[in-house]
Amino acid sequence: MAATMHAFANGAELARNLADKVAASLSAAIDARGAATFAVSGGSTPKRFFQELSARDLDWTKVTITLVDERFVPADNPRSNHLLVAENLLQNKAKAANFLPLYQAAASVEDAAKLATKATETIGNPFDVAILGMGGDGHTASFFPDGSNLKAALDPKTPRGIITMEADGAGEPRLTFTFSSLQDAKLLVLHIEGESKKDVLAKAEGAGDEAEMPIRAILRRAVSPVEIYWAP
Ligand SMILES: O=C1O[C@H](COP(=O)(O)O)[C@@H](O)[C@H](O)[C@H]1O
Repeated sequence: MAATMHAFANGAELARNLADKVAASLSAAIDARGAATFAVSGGSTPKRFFQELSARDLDWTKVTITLVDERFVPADNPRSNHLLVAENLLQNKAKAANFLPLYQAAASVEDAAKLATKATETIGNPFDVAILGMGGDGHTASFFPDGSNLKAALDPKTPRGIITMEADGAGEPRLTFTFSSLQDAKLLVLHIEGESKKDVLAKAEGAGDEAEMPIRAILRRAVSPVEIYWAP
């Protein structure tokens, strides 16, 4: 499915426009079904967008938020994506939203993946909104080049749910929704900022293996159109 580029003058303008778009999609889902589901990414990019969205006026009590991916660390760890969401999105009006974490205090990351799959099985069939990020190595979610479970994570036949991932570039073991869970979100956004990420995107849009730049799986095979939000 084709991707559409939405380019903005700066990060603040991007955050406002993306918050408008996401708030409208969540509100439309609430009007249609009485509930909305929303998967967000971590990392450094989404902070300003989260802060902007948290002040938007919608019935947050009807919104369930989860993470596209998470590090296998508890929520008080500075590298936790949950912590980023708690401090920046689950604030203001969005405090009323329901949050489903991926991290589970299990003996192993594999056990945590099973528990997280169970905990999220009623949402995301498909997600109303999924916001993806992209690392400088072309990873998205926790689909890392050379990731231990990359083949399974990107296989469209792997069911919806959470899978584990370990990779040199990942730091801790990871928990990530599979490709099949994310690629059909009703609003599927790739949020990137900076000239270097634009260069990475241009490379990913060229020829080459998905395994080298896993964002290619989304750009090439997602059934939903990919809305790219970019600012310098
Ligand atoms: O590891 C991660 O990185 C990506 C990109 O993060 P950024 O800091 O370059 O914006 C992010 O999308 C993902 O959720 C996160 O776990």
